[in-house]
Amino acid sequence: MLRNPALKTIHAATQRHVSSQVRHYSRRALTTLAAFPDLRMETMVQTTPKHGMDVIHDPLLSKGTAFSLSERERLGIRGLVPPRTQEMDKQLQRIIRNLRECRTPLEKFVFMTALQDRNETLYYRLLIDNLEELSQIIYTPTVGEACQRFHSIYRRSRGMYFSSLDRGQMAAMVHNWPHDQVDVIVVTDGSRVLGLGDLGANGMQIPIGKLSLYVAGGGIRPTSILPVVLDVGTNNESLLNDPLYLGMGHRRLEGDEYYSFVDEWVHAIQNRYPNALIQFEDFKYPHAYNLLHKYKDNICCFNDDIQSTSAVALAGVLAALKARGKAIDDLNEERIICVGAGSAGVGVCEGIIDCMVEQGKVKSREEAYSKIWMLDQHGLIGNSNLSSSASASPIGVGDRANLDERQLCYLKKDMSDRMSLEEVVKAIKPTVVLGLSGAPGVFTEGAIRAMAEGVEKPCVFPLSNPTHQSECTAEQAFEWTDGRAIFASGSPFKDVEYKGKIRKVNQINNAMSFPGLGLGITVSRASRVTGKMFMETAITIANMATEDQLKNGVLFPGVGQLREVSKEVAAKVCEVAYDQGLARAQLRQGVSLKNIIEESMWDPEYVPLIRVDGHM
Ligand SMILES: NC(=O)C1=CN([C@@H]2O[C@H](COP(=O)(O)OP(=O)(O)OC[C@H]3O[C@@H](n4cnc5c(N)ncnc54)[C@H](O)[C@@H]3O)[C@@H](O)[C@H]2O)C=CC1
Ligand SMILES: CC(=O)C(=O)O
Ligand SMILES: [Mg+2]
Repeated sequence: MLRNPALKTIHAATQRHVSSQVRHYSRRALTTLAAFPDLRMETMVQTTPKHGMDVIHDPLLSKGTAFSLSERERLGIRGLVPPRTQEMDKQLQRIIRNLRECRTPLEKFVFMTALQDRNETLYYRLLIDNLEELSQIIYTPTVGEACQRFHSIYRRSRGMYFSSLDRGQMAAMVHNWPHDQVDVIVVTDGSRVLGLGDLGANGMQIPIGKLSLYVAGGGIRPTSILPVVLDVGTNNESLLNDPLYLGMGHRRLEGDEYYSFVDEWVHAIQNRYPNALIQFEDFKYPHAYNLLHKYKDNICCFNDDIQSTSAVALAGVLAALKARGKAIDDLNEERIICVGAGSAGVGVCEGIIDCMVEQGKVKSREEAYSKIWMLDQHGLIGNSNLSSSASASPIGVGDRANLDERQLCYLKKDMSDRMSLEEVVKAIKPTVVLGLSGAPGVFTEGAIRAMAEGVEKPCVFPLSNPTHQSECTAEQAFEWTDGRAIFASGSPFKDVEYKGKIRKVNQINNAMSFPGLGLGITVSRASRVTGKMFMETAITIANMATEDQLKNGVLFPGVGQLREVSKEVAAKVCEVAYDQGLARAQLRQGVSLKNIIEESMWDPEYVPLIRVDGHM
């Protein structure tokens, strides 16, 4: 029961406005506000049935030292925190100073995680205000190391785990999640984490990091996200042999057992959260594709590595066309090499093919395929009946029988199978080389120098993550092209000074697209995610750089401007959702889509907390 009658009045009056945890005051409630100096007419309040230590220890409610005096009174926390109320700006000063004292990126990661576990409002404020710097900690590259060390640095649980022990129980388990409204779920089975291979349940840091970007970059509410690991085992020997590993200590489920496990989870989630967007993340090939094709037409889902990578890589290629004085519908004139024939490589190339076909300058899809040369770990996907001039494969003889129809679309009948990158470069004089192999150093000096001989501004895009898995470094790319490269990498590199001039580096990472996509899906309540949404995302991002930026080698805004990018992407995704008849949210008349999107973005500010009794 509420003891204070004035609070009861506010509670009763605000009940009529319950749509989320944060409520606007009604007129009646406002008459009682004079008693609470932290409550103002224009402010919003957040209600909670919690009090005392439960508030202080709830990261979604806690303000650390920033609780006002009247709040301390209302919430029963007077005396439980240091006496001086410190506003957020002071807290940020302290946090930034302490963060900068961390010696290694991993220490910073642990520090950020601890902050997220204490006070999410402050965590997201810090992240948004320092997105470029801190995305490198909570996301790539440091999140890679955090995954590898997850079982050593583990402190406190976040997200949900569904393991092989839980078969038959998942429909019940989903109800253990404490929030009724979930907008975005990122799920991984940890089978291919960045370019680091199978990390099993340690992959949990990836959904957590991606969802932090949904909140910081896409304005999704922290209460509406759910990170998930499907722990179907691991084939990583060192984890299996590590007594401190926290995941299941058996080998991966495969075949029917695997797919029925995922199916049970999907159905369980659909049961409780039928409207949530599901992002499949870091599933190995071909599971990634098989799951996407199984679910994409039936539920609201997408595969990040295949589809949002494709959107952002296409954006990079299109923007690079503009930077070279061409139009974006000149895509069919490009000659593109893709090193890597897995989920990301095939996904990115499919996006480029779709775009060429859509632009209508190729006669057929087959003609579009002829513009892309694809290499895997054995070298070019070519004609095995033609003799190869060199021992192209970096790992020797391999089995080509495993190539599937998606990869075979790129087979070049007139070129020898397994040609090396350098051989292919010399043969076809590419304009763009994409790296999605997870194999560091495969963009060799010989290959990139040969490329630079054939084209004025070679687009060198080593997109593998984290940084040390990159196919080449930014310095190498500029050195080997005499500073002429247009460069983009998956993980961040610093700009490079070459011959006295600063050469700009770009980051092509799916992080530029998924937060905006999620925001657009959430606002429109779209029932499906479609290929058109990714294509329009690509074009939107490709058109964001100014002429001057393009001239200086900047292809589109960086992670630091992610919120701005997300607004544009979300508006486009909403438009497509309405055009395609997939949107279920009613648009407010007379308000522009951009305004609706902007208003719906969560911004981390402290709002007055009010205690109410009972369940909300
Ligand atoms: N920048 C971005 O936004 C994204 C980057 N990636 C990165 O792309 C990489 C690959 O991811 P997936 O396609 O999902 O992995 P995957 O395991 O499905 O595919 C990897 C592909 O690379 C090929 N490969 C391996 N070693 C090679 C070598 N030495 N030379 C040439 N090809 C080689 C394999 O044969 C395979 O076709 C990862 O490092 C990942 O971090 C993935 C998604 C998004
Ligand atoms: C960025 C990303 O999704 C990956 O490297 O897998
Ligand atoms: Mg990924």
